[in-house]
Amino acid sequence: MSERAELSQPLYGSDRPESAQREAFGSGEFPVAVYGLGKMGLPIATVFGEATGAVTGVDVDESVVDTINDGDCHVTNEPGLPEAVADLVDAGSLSATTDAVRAAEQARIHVVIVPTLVTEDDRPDTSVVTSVARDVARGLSPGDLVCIESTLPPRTCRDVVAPLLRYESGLDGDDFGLAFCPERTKSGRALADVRGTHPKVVGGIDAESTRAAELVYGELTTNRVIPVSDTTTAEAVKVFEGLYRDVNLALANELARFTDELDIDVREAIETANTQPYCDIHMPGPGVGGHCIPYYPYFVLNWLETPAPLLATAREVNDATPAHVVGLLEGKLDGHGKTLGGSTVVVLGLTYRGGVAETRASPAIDICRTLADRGATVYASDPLVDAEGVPATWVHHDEVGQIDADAVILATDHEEFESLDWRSFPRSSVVIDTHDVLDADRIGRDVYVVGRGD
Ligand SMILES: NC(=O)C1=CN([C@@H]2O[C@H](COP(=O)(O)OP(=O)(O)OC[C@H]3O[C@@H](n4cnc5c(N)ncnc54)[C@H](O)[C@@H]3O)[C@@H](O)[C@H]2O)C=CC1
Ligand SMILES: CC(=O)N[C@@H]1[C@@H](OP(=O)(O)OP(=O)(O)OC[C@H]2O[C@@H](n3ccc(=O)[nH]c3=O)[C@H](O)[C@@H]2O)O[C@H](C(=O)O)[C@@H](O)[C@@H]1O
Repeated sequence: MSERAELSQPLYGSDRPESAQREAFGSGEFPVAVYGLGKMGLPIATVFGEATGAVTGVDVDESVVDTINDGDCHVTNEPGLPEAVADLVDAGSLSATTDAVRAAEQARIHVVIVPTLVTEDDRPDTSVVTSVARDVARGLSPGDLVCIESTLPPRTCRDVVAPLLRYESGLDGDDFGLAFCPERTKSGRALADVRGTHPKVVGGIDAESTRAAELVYGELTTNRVIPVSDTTTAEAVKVFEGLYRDVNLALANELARFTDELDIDVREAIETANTQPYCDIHMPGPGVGGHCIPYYPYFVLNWLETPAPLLATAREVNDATPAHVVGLLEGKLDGHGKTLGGSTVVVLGLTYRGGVAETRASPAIDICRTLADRGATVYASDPLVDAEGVPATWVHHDEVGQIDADAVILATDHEEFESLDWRSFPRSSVVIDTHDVLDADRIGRDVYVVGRGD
C-alpha cells in the first residue's frame, strides 16, 4: 500500500459533497495515471491532462515515453493531438514513465487502455490488462478508482480484474473502486471522440464505483454519461457494438457477391435501402480488418459457453472476402487471356483502413498473401507503412505506375491514391477497386468496382 493515501482525499468512498469532489478533480487533487499511451491511450491521457492538469502516462515502450517527455507525439493522423501534447508537457500537466508501480502509488485515478489480444487459436488474451492490473495493485491505496477502458470479454472485470486487484494489493473489495468505461473512439478522430462525440458508458463493480466513475467522466466529456448496472453490462455494451458491426459488414460483403448474378450496383441498392429509417446496411469492401472489429467476436465465441452460430458465420464471410476479391481478379484476367499465376499485380494500400497506420488483420495483406500463394508477382504500396512481413515488394506510391502491371487492386482508400498518376500504368492492366473511390474517367480506363459489376 502506498504512502500517498495520507496525502489526498479519497475519491471512492468519499463523504465530501459532490461539488467539492468535482472541484478537486478539476484542480488536480486526484492525480491520474493512464496505462498504455498508444493510439487511444495518448488522446485519453491528453484529455485527462486538460481536465486535471495532473496526469502521468505509463508505457512499457521507452521510446514512447521519451517522445512524450520531449513534448512530441508518436501517434500520427490525429488532428490536434501533437499541439495538445506539446502544450500539456510544457505546462507540466502531462509526463510519461515506464515505472508503472511508482505511477500507481502517486495516482488516485488509474485508467487502463492497453491492448486486449486474441491468441493464434482465436481465444481472448487479456494478459496485458492483467499484467497492468498487477502493477496498479502494487501501488493501490484505499479510496482509489480503477477505470478499465480496454475492450474486455464480458465478465472479465468481475471474475478476473477485481479478484486480482484485491489479492495483489491486500486491500478489501470495498476499499477501492473498479469500473469498466469502454472507449468508443475511432482512429483519426480520437481526440474529438474522447472529448465527447458519443455518450460515455460506465459500469462499476459496486454502486460507489459507478458513482465515482460517473463523476470523473462527467467532468471529462462534453457528452452525457450513461451509468449501467455493473461492469459486465458495460463490457457487453462495447462488445455488442463490435459484433453488430462485424455481422452487418458480413451482410454487406455477402450482398456484394450477388452483383454479377443480379447485374446491379449493390452499393446503389444498399444506399437506397438505407433511406428507409430501419435499414442501416454498411458498405462492402475487401474484408474487415483492424485490431478491433475482427477480434471482438472471439470475446464471445471462444469465451462464453452459449453457441453463437451467426457470429461464427459472419467471421467466415468476412475472412473469406479477400480471397473473393482475388477470385474476381482471376475472372477478369481470364477475360484478358491471362492467368493469375505469372501475372504481376500491384496492391494499393496495406493498412486496414485509409489514413490509419495499422496493419493488424488487414484484408489488404490477406489479398497479397493469396495472390503470392497463387503464383502472382506482388508489389504493394502504402503511404503510411512498409511491406515488412508481407509477401510483396514495397514500392513508393509516386513510382508505382512504373511497374509493368497486369492488374492493380485498390485495397485501402488512402487519400494519397487519389492523386496517383495512372497514365504510366499499362493501358491493358485490370483495375479492381474494393472501395468504390476511383474515378474511371480520371484514370482513363475501366475499373471493376467490388459490388458494382461491369
Ligand atoms: N484503436 C482503436 O480504434 C480502439 C481501441 N480500443 C481499445 O483500446 C485498446 C488499445 O488500443 P490502441 O491504443 O489502439 O493500441 P496501441 O497498440 O496503439 O497502443 C497500446 C500501447 O500500450 C502499450 N503497452 C503494452 N503493454 C503495456 C504494459 N504492460 N504497460 C503499459 N503499457 C503497455 C504499448 O507499448 C502501446 O504504446 C485496444 O486493444 C482496444 O481494446 C477501443 C476503441 C477503439
Ligand atoms: C462503428 C465504428 O466507427 N467503429 C469503430 C471501429 O473502428 P475501426 O477503426 O475498426 O473502423 P471501422 O470503420 O469499424 O472498420 C473496420 C473494418 O471494416 C471495414 N469497413 C468499414 C465500414 C464499411 O462500411 N465497410 C467496410 O468494409 C473497414 O475498411 C475496416 O477494415 O472499432 C472501434 C473499436 O471498437 O475498437 C470503435 O471504437 C470505432 O467506433
